[in-house]
Amino acid sequence: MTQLSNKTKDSCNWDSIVIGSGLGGLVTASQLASKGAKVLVLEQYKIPGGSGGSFKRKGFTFDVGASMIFGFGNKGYTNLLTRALKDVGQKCETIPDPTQLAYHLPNQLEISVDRDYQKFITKLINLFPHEEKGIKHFYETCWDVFNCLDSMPLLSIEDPAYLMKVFFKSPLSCLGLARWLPVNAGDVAMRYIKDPDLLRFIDIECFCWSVMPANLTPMINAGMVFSDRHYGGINYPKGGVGVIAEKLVKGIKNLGGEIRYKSRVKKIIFEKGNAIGVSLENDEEIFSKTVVSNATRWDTFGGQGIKSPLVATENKPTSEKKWENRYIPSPSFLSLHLGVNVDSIPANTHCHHLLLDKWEEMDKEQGVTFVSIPTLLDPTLAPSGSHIVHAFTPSSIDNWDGLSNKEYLAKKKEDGDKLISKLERLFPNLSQNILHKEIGSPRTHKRFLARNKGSYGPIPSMRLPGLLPMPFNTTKINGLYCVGDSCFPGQGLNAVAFSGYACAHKIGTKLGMNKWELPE
Ligand SMILES: NC(=O)c1ccc[n+]([C@@H]2O[C@H](COP(=O)([O-])OP(=O)(O)OC[C@H]3O[C@@H](n4cnc5c(N)ncnc54)[C@H](O)[C@@H]3O)[C@@H](O)[C@H]2O)c1
Ligand SMILES: CC(C)=CCC/C(C)=C/C=C/C(C)=C/C=C/C(C)=C/C=C/C=C(C)/C=C/C=C(C)/C=C/C=C(\C)CCC=C(C)C
Repeated sequence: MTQLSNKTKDSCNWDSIVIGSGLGGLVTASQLASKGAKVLVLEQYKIPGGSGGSFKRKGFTFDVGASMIFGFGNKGYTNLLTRALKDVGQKCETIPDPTQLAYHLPNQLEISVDRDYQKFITKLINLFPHEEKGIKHFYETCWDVFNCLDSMPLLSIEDPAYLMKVFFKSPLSCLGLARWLPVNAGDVAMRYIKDPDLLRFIDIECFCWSVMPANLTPMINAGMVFSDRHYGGINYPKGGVGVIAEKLVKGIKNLGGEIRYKSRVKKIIFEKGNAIGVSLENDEEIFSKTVVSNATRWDTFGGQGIKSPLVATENKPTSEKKWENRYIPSPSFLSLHLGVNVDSIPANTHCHHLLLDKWEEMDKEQGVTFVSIPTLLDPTLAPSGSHIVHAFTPSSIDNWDGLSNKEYLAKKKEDGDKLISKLERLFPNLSQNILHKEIGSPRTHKRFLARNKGSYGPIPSMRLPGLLPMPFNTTKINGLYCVGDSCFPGQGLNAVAFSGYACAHKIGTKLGMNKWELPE
């Protein structure tokens, strides 16, 4: 363990400081607290959850970003949100969504993804009968990957002792996963499917959560998403997505941990090359045995235009350069939070929708429209007689930076109106039924989520071998760990929850706090 000077040791009250209360940070902190560690979470904003938070306005509870929640099942090992809450004595009441998503695609291609796997596969085969074999092969391969993941306790694959134990427990699953680590979903799709329209459908199936086409989307993640939606299912937490973060905070506090809001970390403090604490914007210094950054890797180490990263340039490990060359920030989002009259949304509507007018617009500025209407599942989120419509579309901050205030407000209005008129394809007369409207631009996301360029997360800058190049939680700096979507296995609440489990496990090993047995 790091040899700290006496002065530092005296003021070192914490086993771990976690910078940021996104789901990645909170799962790390709650897992550490459950191991008996003393944890402090420092959050720059006034509520927990980051992209997975909720905010209240005029009687509406709006989700900040995340709205389609995986990992809330009640069986197997991949239900990491259920497990993380349970480990700190908490539980979320959830509402099962009968449909993951309704696609409204070019050439009148309309299909919804049912919770029931056979129902969905039959519908897809009816649309592409000549590809029956290919469809079955592709989605069954996803199940193979998922079954490997779901059959083993998920902790840090950086830890040789864990790998050895899990290998003895589930050797075939480990070998199965090792095989899929360097593979992308597109490679598998192309092996089995020839119809270009069906391959485009597989692309949008991937794009809607990875913001990349299938040939850049890791197969392990595709296996996870395309199977868990039918296995654990998509389940909405009653009271809003932010309830997950609130409950994790409650669990952390019950176990003696602390969270401080409006506490922006300015710098990580170093002594003899080791991370030993943090300094806040008000220059307060807090010391700890370990430091975890839930900020993006660019905000942590610099690069992609970040001028003042948490790690000063002279302490930046050269290995981080590799990451910067391989991954770039995906675009941010233009998001619309609407309160609307209940009559403007038919009662039998699905909760989540994806609209795309032309295939070539899939990865273009404001090309795909995502829609979530959580009040169809949980009416308590809005005053009676109204619904929430949360719509978002990818947008790059480059189109928003450098505008004068007047130009910025005008663009927000113009692009917001365009998005509303796209929604009118599903809900005619929506614009006449709006009771409340908030528009978030990439600048809003950058500011409130403290994410570089307001990015949704890192995407490969080139074709990479699946998940293999994604960094784990340890960094080349002794005492400093990273967690969240710039770590293995990437974006998604369930993915960052895995990253949190793995991070806490690595720190637990360092601090001698891990149990020898694998979790049940
Ligand atoms: N399922 C969905 O529909 C959906 C939609 C949008 C986003 N998401 C997912 O949410 C995930 C995000 O999770 P995450 O945990 O990686 O990150 P996050 O961005 O949600 O959380 C990071 C937190 O750190 C805080 N922070 C950053 N810098 C700080 C600093 N210097 N000092 C103090 N606090 C600081 C931020 O305020 C934020 O609360 C993404 O992977 C994304 O895919 C899911
Ligand atoms: C020993 C040997 C031999 C070897 C080794 C191997 C191994 C063991 C390996 C392992 C591996 C692992 C563990 C892995 C893991 C993984 C994981 C966990 C993953 C996860 C994932 C998840 C995901 C991806 C998710 C995602 C999700 C998302 C992102 C979502 C999103 C959504 C959205 C955005 C929505 C939109 C839409 C609408 C609204 C419409």
